[in-house]
Amino acid sequence: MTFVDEVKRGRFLSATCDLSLPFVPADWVLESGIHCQLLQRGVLQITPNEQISTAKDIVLSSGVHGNETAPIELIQQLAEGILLGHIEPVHRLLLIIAHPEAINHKTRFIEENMNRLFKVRNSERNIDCKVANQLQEAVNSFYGVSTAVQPERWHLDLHCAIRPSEHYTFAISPYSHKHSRSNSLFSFIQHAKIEAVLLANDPSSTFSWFSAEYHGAQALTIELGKVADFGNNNLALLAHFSRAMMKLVTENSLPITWNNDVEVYRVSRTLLKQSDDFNFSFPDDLPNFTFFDEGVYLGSDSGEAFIADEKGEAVVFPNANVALGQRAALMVKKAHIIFEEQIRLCG
Ligand SMILES: O=C(O)CCC(=O)N[C@@H](CCC(=O)O)C(=O)O
Ligand SMILES: [Zn+2]
Repeated sequence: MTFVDEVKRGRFLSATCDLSLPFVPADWVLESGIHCQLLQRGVLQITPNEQISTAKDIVLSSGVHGNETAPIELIQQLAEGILLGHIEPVHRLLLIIAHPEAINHKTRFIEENMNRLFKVRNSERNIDCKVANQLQEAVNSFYGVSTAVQPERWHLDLHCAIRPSEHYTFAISPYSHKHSRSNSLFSFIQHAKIEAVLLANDPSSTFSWFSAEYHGAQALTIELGKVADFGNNNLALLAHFSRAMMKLVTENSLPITWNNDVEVYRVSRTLLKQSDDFNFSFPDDLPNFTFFDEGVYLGSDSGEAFIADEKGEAVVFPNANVALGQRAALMVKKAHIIFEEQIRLCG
């Protein structure tokens, strides 16, 4: 069995992760006229045979962190449905299972957190850097294609959180100099019943930030529940998201709505790990979005104490074990948005 034969049978995930199968680029056309292109190991481009006037170019990525398996299962399900002719997308798609080596090792990354490797092209010092570079190239050429109608660019990068969370699903909207917070993107968050959205206040080096900043994509990192091994995910808890993703790819457009069901947060500050003394005052399994009243001691680094600031703040992604210089936590506050030309933060 060759790589492409496996994929044609719908087995995108198993082909991607079977490193004994040599990867050879391939392309073929389904009965419906949909064009499938295997561009890299784990990178499958889908092109409908006609371009609609509301066309989008949509990147749907999973497996940037190898142990976050629920999103990988969702991308496999979607790819299988398309490859076997059960699902007919009306938009161009780039489906990604990003890091097969990390998936096979059941780890977040091999040597370096790949989701911090999208600011620039990396020196190829390890496998994480090599894969990040290949993904950058894949996304650059996917968005780079010029067509009669210039499609709206989207990127949903799917993850799972390491620890429990007050919000089972939540999205992070990267901070970008481009207009990457459209009403339609935020309407999607609501359609998918994602419980919360967090507006970043600084450029980062994540995959979703890359697409927003360099390609003006409507981009989100989306946290879908908690990390678990393959077979131990309860995908029923992600049914709303999965249905909304299906509609996103198969329908011309989704209605624009915002009724404040989604909790909005803004990042008030980022705690960076400056030294090996970095520590938190709370246990590792503290749920994301735990709120601290003003004045509560949160931890310290090199003698500098972290204290919850005015009116209190909540903590997201606390992790004292990150590399020096990296984000050890986001501190967030509740906020409100209104829909204008794109969404606007108003408090
Ligand atoms: O649960 C955690 O601590 C991390 C989960 C995760 O991988 N989150 C992403 C968020 C990326 C972003 O800020 O857009 C990450 O840390 O890479
Ligand atoms: Zn992740």
